[in-house]
Amino acid sequence: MGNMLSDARQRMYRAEDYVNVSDDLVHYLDYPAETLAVSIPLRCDDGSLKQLKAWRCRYNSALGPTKGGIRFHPSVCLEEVQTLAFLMTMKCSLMGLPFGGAKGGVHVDTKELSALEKERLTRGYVRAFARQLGPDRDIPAPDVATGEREMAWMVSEYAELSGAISPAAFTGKPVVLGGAKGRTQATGRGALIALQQVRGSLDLPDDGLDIALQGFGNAGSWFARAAVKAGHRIVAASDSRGMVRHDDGLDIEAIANLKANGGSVTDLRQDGAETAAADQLITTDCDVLALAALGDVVTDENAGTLACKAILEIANMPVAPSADEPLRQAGIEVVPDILANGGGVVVSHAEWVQNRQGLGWPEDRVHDYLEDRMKAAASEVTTLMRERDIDMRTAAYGAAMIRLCNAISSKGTSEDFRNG
Ligand SMILES: NC(=O)c1ccc[n+]([C@@H]2O[C@H](COP(=O)([O-])OP(=O)(O)OC[C@H]3O[C@@H](n4cnc5c(N)ncnc54)[C@H](O)[C@@H]3O)[C@@H](O)[C@H]2O)c1
Repeated sequence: MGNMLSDARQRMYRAEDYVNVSDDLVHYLDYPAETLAVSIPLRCDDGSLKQLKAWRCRYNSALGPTKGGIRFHPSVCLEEVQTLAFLMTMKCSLMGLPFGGAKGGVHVDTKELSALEKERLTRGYVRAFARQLGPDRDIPAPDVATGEREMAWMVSEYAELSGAISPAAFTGKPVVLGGAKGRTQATGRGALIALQQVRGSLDLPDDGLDIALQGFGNAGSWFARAAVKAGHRIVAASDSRGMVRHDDGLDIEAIANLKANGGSVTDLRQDGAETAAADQLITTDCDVLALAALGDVVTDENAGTLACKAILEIANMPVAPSADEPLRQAGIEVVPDILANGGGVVVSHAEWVQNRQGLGWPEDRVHDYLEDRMKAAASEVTTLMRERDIDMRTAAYGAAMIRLCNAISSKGTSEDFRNG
C-alpha cells in the first residue's frame, strides 16, 4: 500500500488525539473491510477483446450500507479507490447519514470508447460486483466519467441479475427512474451552505467575499451560481484550458453558457476580464480559494505562494496532506472536503429514502434536507474547533470519528470483553 491512503489516514490519527475514542476503535478504521479486484472483459466494436482492471472497496459499514461513486478514468488504481472509500466513510459519518463508505473504479479512458462499448463496460461492472452490491449492502453513485445514463444501465443490469427492480441499489439516476430532484446542484449548493455556516470561524471580511474558483464543471458551476446569488463575487475561474479574472466579479451565466457549448472560461468576452494560464488560479488574490477540479492541487511546495485567506475543498483531497502544516503556519484555514462536498452524498441519501418510500420528493423538500444536514454538520465542526482549539479539518475528522466509534463500540470494546 503506497502513500495516498496512509497520508489520508494521518488526518484521522491527528484527530484521534483530540477526541475521546479508544485505540482499538480506531484500529477498525486502519484498513478497508473489503476490497474486490476483478478484470472486466470488454468486447470492442471492432471485435477485439480488452481486459480492464476494476475495483470496489467497502471501507467500513459500521453506520450502515456502504455508499460511494464509481469512477472510470486512466488514473484509477487500487490505492485511489481505497483512499476515496476511506474519505466516504468519514464524510457519511460527519453528515450524520446511516451509510458507511465505499468507492469503485475502472482503469479506462472513456474517450477511447464508443457509447456501445461504454454500455457493455458499465453492465460488465455490475455483473462483476453483483454479489457486493445492493440497496442494503453497497450503493454506488456516479463519479468521474459516469453519470445518470451509466446509473440507468446499472439499475437495468442489476434487475436482470437479481430478478427484482431495485431503484434504491444505485443513486444519481435520471429523475424519471427515481433520481432526486436537485441532485445535480447539490454538491455546489451544499459547499456554499457549508462556507456560510463556518464563516464565523474563518478570518474573512464581513461583506461579500471575493472567491477564486478552480474548475467550472458540475460542482464548481453550481457553487458559483449559489455564491453570486448570495452576494459574493467570483473574481477568478479556471478550467483545464486556462483562467479568467475580473476584480468586479465574473459573469457566471455567460461562462456557464460557454461551457455548455463546449467552450472554455477563457472564451469569456467581458469588459475588463483578463485571461492567464490555468495554473495561475491558485496564486490569484482572493478571500476564498474554492478548489473544484482535481486532487493534490495545493502541496507543501506551493502552499507558500497562495494569496487567499481560506480554502474551500469542493473536490476530494485538493489539498495534499503534506500542505496541512504549511497552511496552518500561514494561517490559512481549510474547509475540508468531507464537510464542503458532503452535499452530494446527502442528496444521494435523500434519493435512497425516496426510492424506499416509493415516493418522489419535490425539489424544495430535497433542498431543505440538504440545508439541514449541511448546517448540522458544520455546526458540529465549529463547536469542536472552539472546544478543543483545533483546526477545521481536525475537528471534522474528530466529529466523524466520534459518531463512527460510537457505532462500533455499541457492539463492544476491549473494556466489555476483558473478562471473557
Ligand atoms: N459532482 C459531485 O457531486 C461531487 C461530489 C463530491 C465530490 N466531487 C469532486 O469534485 C471534483 C469536481 O467534480 P465535478 O463533478 O464538478 O467534475 P466535472 O468533471 O464536472 O468538472 C471538473 C472541472 O475541472 C476542470 N479542470 C480539470 N483540470 C483542471 C485544471 N488543471 N485546472 C483547472 N480546472 C481543471 C475541468 O475543466 C472541469 O471544468 C472532483 O474531484 C469530484 O470527485 C464532486
